[in-house]
Amino acid sequence: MSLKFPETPEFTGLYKPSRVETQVFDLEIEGEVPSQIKGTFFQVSPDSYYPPMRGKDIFFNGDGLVSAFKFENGHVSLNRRYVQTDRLKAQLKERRSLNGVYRNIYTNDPLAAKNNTTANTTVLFHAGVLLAMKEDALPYALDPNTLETLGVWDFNGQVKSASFTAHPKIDPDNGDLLCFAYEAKGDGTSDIAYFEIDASGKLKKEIWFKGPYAAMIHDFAVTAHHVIFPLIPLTVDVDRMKAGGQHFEWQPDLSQLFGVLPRDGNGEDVMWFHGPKNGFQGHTLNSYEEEGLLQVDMPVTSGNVFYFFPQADGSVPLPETLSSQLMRWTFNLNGLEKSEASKQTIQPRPLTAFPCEFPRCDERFTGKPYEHGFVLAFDPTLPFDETLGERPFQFFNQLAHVNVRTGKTDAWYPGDAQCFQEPIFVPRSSDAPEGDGYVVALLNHLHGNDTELVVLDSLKMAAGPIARIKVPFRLRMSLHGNWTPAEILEGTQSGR
Ligand SMILES: C=Cc1ccc(O)c(OC)c1
Ligand SMILES: [Fe+2]
Repeated sequence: MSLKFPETPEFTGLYKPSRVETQVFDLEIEGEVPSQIKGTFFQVSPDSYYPPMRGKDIFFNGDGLVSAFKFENGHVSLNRRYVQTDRLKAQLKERRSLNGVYRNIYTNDPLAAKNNTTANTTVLFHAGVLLAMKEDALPYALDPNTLETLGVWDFNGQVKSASFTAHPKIDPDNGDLLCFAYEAKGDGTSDIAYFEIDASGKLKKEIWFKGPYAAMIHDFAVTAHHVIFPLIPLTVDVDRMKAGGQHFEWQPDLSQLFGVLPRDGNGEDVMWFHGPKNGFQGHTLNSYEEEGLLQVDMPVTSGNVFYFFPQADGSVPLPETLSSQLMRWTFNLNGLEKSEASKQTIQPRPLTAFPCEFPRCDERFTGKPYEHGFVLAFDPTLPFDETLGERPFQFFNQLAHVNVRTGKTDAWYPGDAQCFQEPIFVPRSSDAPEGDGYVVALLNHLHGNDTELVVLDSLKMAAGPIARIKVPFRLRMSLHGNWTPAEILEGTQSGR
């Protein structure tokens, strides 16, 4: 029996599984890491342990492999471990992949675990545990110091949804976890649940309501008094899944939809707003409300970004036909009757002119008026080493600071055979002005078998890194991660 990954774009180059669990105390560093940076950058990559059962698979179906980069007195150490999900444990026992089509349990091997999640989309420390999350199930909890998997996390029995977002936000005023679930009563259900869980782990708020249909709600947005749920036109059909098909299908004739829920309201108070059809709402940069206007900033693309979830006729747009920009959606609640909300089509307004994704704000300003954003950007006019062939999915050749108020952008381009993974922002100090600090991101070298974690001064992006932390092997492309300051982690016991 061979154990060989396919030679497809999903498993080669930037997407070649790493499968490396390791500890490296004191990584090599070129330049200097400021000693003010104290804490841990946790991130997770979908990283298939075994070659796919069906001979092919999509990136989003990989097993969650967590990295923890611990910054201490100018030193950086790495710890890396797989989330020991039920799904991975069943595979390790059989020494092969047991899971079929992404989020389609009907295509799994009978020996596959009941819990289908890979916990592969983000990791975030909250209330004593590191949560490893994927939007198809409850999180797994990990010990933040060792990355040991503690088990499925239902918040001590308080959260009863079948699923849980991979994009919770932390309320900067009180440390509450603001979070939600879609397909919240299981595959194909249109149920949505919103939760607020306080800094000690106690559930404070729970609001359930139904969407008009089951569709992907990947990220969401929060303001002082509202939460906004973007329904991406990727719908779910359990009959299609039973026939071996995809969980999601692109619907070019559905509007981009937004459910707006008052945080002190209930399920009946949700208002639905429509945006243009055949558009793809990306990740939230930030959002806030002022004088009855909700402002929600995110990259928006003119069609289906996910080539692996085609529309009913099997078609997907060519990447070069899609245009994408950082946009602002404005929802005007002044004098608005609930029934009036869906009568107009909201047009988003561009904030910058270039394609970008993986936006991050200074999270001390989550849900508040703000102006600084940090994004991965793609400039197709910059040199690209054509010997590498096609640019991989999610190829971004710039790391940029954008001011959403002025539109001013300051970017660094690392070279013609390099691309970034999602950045994080670390404030220079707890009382530094908004956006003043460091931007930290993984930089893949498409030729080499190494990766760098680069540290830039957020106010001097074009000057390039002040430090390059060397990871002596290749990290697969990832989705998300988060920064946890040392003082928050210190003295942490596991939450169980
Ligand atoms: C947009 C990213 C996204 C959406 C759904 C997923 O299951 C996922 O897995 C890594 C990623
Ligand atoms: Fe995401």
